[in-house]
Amino acid sequence: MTGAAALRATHARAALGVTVAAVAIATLLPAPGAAAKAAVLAALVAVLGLPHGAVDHLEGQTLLAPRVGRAWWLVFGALYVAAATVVVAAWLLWPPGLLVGFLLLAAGHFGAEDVAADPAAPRGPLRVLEAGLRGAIPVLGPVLFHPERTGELFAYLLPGSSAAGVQAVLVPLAWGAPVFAGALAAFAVIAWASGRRGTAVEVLALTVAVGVLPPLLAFVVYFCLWHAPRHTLTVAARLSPADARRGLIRFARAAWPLTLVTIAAGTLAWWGLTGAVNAVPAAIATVFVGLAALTVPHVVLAALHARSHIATAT
Ligand SMILES: CC1=C(/C=C/C(C)=C/C=C/C(C)=C/C=O)C(C)(C)CCC1
Ligand SMILES: [Fe+2]
Repeated sequence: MTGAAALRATHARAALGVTVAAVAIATLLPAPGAAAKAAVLAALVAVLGLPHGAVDHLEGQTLLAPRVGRAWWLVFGALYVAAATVVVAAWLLWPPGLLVGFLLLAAGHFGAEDVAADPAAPRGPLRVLEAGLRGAIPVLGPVLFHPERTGELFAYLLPGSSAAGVQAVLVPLAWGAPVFAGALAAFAVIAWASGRRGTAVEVLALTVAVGVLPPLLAFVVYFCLWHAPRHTLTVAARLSPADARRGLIRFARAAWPLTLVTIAAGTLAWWGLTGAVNAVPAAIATVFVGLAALTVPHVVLAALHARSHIATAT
């Protein structure tokens, strides 16, 4: 039998090792081309990132089955697809609003899950502050540390905008980079001093990764190495509280069908888009607009789960 805490510790060590290796490789080798970065993004998000959301139906079953009975999956599927469709439609109608909303929601989701996986995290307002700061690393970090490259990527998600136009908005924000880096360094020092050494090292490593790596690769590092495996371990522990390894097997069995469906849908969307734009912008738009569409129902379910957890714990 394998305990959930032991698996979490193994994950943190492995993720840290790969993050440090990615930073070292990036400083030694020449930067990869745009097509290589987009291919790495699409492949790793599909294989390592998507499965953690492809088990949302388990949450849906817990919430809906007591209310609507055996047809829970029909109601769940309809609600999930409707939410995703509304996001894509709203994105087409008002792209800047949706992009900003997505970035804020993502930072909140990332931070909340990182803090939830950290038994030594504080409670109360300090917890919210810590979640905001940690969640901002993968989202605000690229904007502040690489405004030009991030502006180019955001432009792919804002139909009708130009890279120069978006960069003109982001580049003036770069004064915030040293402030943000300073806040993260201060957090790491406080975390270290209060005995949370793992958290301190993780925050420093992720800050350096976001500072050094191109935005797409930094996102892959955070999302595929830290966020998705962490969520996976949480779900695995829920599926088999006594034996986390068995929980992982159950997780894999539950995740593969919807992962494959989502990959197929994404490939179709990318193929459709390549008629209108080049393959690289089409891949980036497919990955991020697709993630945004799935993130809304995914985050709502994670929040509902956290709420029911608090309600049963108190
Ligand atoms: C678009 C874009 C970014 C933001 C991506 C986000 C915010 C993804 C969120 C995914 C989520 C929330 C998945 C759920 O589990 C970056 C990396 C800042 C820079 C490159 C372009
Ligand atoms: Fe997630």
